[in-house]
Amino acid sequence: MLATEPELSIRLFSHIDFTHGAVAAVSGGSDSTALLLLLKHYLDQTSPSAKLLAVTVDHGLRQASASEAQAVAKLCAERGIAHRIMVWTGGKPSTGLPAAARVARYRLLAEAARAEGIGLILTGHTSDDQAETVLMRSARNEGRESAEMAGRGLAGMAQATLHDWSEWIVRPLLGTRRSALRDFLRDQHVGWADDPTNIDEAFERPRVRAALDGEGAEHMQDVLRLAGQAAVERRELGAAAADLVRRFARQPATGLMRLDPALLTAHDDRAAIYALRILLATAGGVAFLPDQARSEALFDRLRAGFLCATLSRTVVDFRRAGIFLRREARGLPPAAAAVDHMVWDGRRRITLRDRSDALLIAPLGAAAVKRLAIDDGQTPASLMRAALAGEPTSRQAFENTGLPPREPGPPPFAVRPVVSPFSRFLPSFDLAPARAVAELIGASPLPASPFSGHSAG
Ligand SMILES: Nc1ncnc2c1ncn2[C@@H]1O[C@H](COP(=O)(O)OP(=O)(O)OP(=O)(O)O)[C@@H](O)[C@H]1O
Repeated sequence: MLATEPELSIRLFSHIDFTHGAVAAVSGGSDSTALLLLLKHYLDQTSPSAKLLAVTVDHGLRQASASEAQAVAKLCAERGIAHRIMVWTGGKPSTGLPAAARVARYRLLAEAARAEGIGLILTGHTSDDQAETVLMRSARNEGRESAEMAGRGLAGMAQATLHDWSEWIVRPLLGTRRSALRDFLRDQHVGWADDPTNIDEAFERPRVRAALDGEGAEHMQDVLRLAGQAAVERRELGAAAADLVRRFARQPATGLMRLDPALLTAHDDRAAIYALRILLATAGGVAFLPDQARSEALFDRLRAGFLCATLSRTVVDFRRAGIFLRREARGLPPAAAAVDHMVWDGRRRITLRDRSDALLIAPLGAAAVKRLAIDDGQTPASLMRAALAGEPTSRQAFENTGLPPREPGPPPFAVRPVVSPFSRFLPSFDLAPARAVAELIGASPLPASPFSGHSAG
């Protein structure tokens, strides 16, 4: 190990809780290979009984991918590290391949972690990756509203991101330069694979990487400093939005949110609009927050008085009794076979209780709720019914087939709301609003922070 290595690995890993082990995501590139060796050294020194599993995803997209995965397997065997190769099988999309590969990669990493009872995945993203990400996002955002940009996109990658509301992805090398990791590997006489797409300037990231290299270290420091400021702003905005959600939002009935009109004059318009965007995406089951400009326009119209409008698949109904949000009736999923752990309509996690049944999941529908006697004395019953009509219910796939109907008993599945904009990836910047909305709608609580004695922010 390098002379400076003990201090380095303590600096990199001592704030992370390894009680339940870790998966190291190792592509075989320099950064993740260095991550693996540094982590192994750290765990050997501090917690030798902690479980460590290296996982390589073979996307099957390049000729060399299988042999690169084998090279990682060999290194792991030499170092006494458990290793698993996960192969991305099945159809690959013809457009949006990098994004699909990324989603598949995290799904497979999570699957490998879960199989070992591990809830922590470490990746080798470096400060170079961070600067590239921030520059790519800022190029994409050029000309868009600046406060939004400074508040969110420019924050770059978070130190930790919760995947599927379940596993933490932690990036311990975000503050470390790629060149330092390569120096470390050279010193150790350990080689790595160079992915040819990393230098293929037909792609955006390699172009940005080449441009950054040309600008020198100072420019990179400036970019990282801006990202750090944006991350602080994003966390502050999220904390303020969370506070507003707790003060002004309620859930009077399943699928129906009520906002106190006092939210419109809460003296923090930025946070109120941010809270509104998160709630709209959640009510509508949409993974992305609605557009900033359209959300601001809606906020202004709400200030002007009563209205009924739709944004982000959500009906916003402002009447005397308050501002109500619910999933619009249009575009609800048609009846389809239930799959355990599926997220239905982007809003509801379905857990099957009885897997032997062939179940169909479908919206309850307006007819089924028509005669329901629901009244809380405050909320208009018509709104409660409209919201309930968009909730999932089950039918047996063999209904009308002459087979005996299911025995009466508990429902064959459990339904749990999810915080749609954060249910796939929750960056640690957004933990406060995610937690507040989870409490509001009755989503599962967040798992414990991956950082020992620190907040995950
Ligand atoms: N095929 C893969 N298998 C396992 N982990 C991967 C794979 N591809 C990427 N990762 C993880 O994601 C991180 C960032 O990915 P990215 O595509 O930026 O890196 P890379 O150039 O493929 O590899 P490296 O960062 O190791 O040089 C990697 O450091 C690694 O932890």
